[in-house]
Amino acid sequence: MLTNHPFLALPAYSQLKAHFEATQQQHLRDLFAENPDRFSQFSLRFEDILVDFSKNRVTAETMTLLRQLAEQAGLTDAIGKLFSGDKINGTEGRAVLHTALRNRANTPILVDGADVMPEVNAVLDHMKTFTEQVRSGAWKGYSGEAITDVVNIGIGGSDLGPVMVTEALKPYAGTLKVHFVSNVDGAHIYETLQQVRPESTLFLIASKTFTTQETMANANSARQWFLDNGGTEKDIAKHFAALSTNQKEVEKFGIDPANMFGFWDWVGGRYSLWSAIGLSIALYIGFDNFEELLTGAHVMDQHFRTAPLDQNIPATLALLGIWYNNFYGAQSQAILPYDQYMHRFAAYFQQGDMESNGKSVDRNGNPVDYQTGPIIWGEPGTNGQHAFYQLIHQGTKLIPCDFIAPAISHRPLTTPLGDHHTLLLSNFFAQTEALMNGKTEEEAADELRKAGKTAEEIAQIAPFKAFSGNRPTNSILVKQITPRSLGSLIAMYEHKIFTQGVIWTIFSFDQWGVELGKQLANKILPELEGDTPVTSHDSSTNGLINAFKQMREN
Ligand SMILES: O=P(O)(O)OC[C@H]1O[C@](O)(CO)[C@@H](O)[C@@H]1O
Repeated sequence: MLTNHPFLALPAYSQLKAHFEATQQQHLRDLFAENPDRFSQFSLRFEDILVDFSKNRVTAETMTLLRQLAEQAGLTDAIGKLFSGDKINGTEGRAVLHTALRNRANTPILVDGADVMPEVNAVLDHMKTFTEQVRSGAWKGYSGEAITDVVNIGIGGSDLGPVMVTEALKPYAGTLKVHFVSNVDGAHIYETLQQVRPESTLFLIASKTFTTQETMANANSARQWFLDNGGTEKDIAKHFAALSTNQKEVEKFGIDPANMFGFWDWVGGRYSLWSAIGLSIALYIGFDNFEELLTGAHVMDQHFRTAPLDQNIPATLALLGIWYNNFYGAQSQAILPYDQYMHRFAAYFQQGDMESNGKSVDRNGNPVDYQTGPIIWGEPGTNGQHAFYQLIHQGTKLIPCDFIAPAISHRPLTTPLGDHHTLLLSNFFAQTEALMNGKTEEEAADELRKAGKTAEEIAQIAPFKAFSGNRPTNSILVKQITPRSLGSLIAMYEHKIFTQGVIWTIFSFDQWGVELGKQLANKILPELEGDTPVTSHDSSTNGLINAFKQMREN
């Protein structure tokens, strides 16, 4: 178990509070003017990844105090416990070992005295064989045709990771097409089934528990469609595989245990793309590339585990997040990839971060009296620039942003306006500079004067054209988005989330908050049958259910 500490009582917390009061008016523009070495002092490199955090409202002293906060919160001890299989998921009594899934060093990792690595490696071997059979066409569907389409049916962690990674690594795809069905809204499975043929489709039923309502509903619809369109019960073994921890339910559903790819209760759903849940990824980009993804994550794990705090990228990002969250009162954090293929990256970490650190009870079971996990959101650049950046630049809210971009594009297209990637990157650099510097009213007035405006017009318009600046950003520049660098980036954010959870003394690896809605939906489900009015809820819920029943009937 992790040792607990009262966050607000940590000596570094009080020091940071005083430091914040003393420095909050400092402008980034001045910090850069005062220190010509700011970029080199406030940036870190790891393999092909450069993390520039110099455009943050911090000084060397801020960083020292933040690191002291991490030390006082027992981060080093917590990292040791994470990697060694200690049961740090206290409310479920489980270890948290997504790092074992990508432990390419293959060093033993013990849970309850048993090394988990042989089992991890056995599933990887099974995935490899299966992937190669399907991709080569050796695996035949019931009509003797090879598989052309893979449909992953899962939700939350059993969907978002594979969706995000297969999109991000599309340039590495082979000929297999992958589709993802998550929503219990019948439209999702319906539209997907329109695009595939039963004889050449492989369904992956991805569910850690194999009891999730949405996934089981979609899996049943897929099976029915398969049986209604030419497949028979005995053909199911060729067209359905399960990615799960629950063999009993998998067998009950009718999937051949030989087609089950297992994992373990110590793999959290939102940390499971490295497990059998990643089978759709392996099928799409090939097993060698999947292994590269694991390797990228593994090397970041090693970095997180061994780098001193002042060199440690995930810890640094976590501490900067705490600085804004707990001292500046920032409510959210934007993730802005300047890479179209990474368009689901922010959505992926919405679950990763918000399901992990969206907690308001500390590890002692007491309500917290401080802010914990931020709201994570974002869209790829440059689309976001034409949508919500206005508020980031000139709104009343402080929104720390992570800008992520590859130096080399997989699609280097040229136009008379310039090549696409250079255009994209000019925006990437311009945005963080603009957010940092802003524009003073004098500068705005000067521009208007040069544009020939009268003194009266200038006085009227200049206040609207001024930007306060001083808006913090991290710039994460990656040589190219490859399986390895993507693996490292994902692991980097995972460890950032872990670090913040440790410092806030919360349990980051359970998700009790999603249970209440599930329970209530199950209670309401039978009440939706028939036309008898419902009276068992509050007046709003009763009113809505009864209006729904009426609308449905007429
Ligand atoms: O893989 P399962 O068991 O179907 O669960 C899916 C998702 O449901 C949750 O439990 C709650 O949303 C997630 O944590 C998980 O990723």
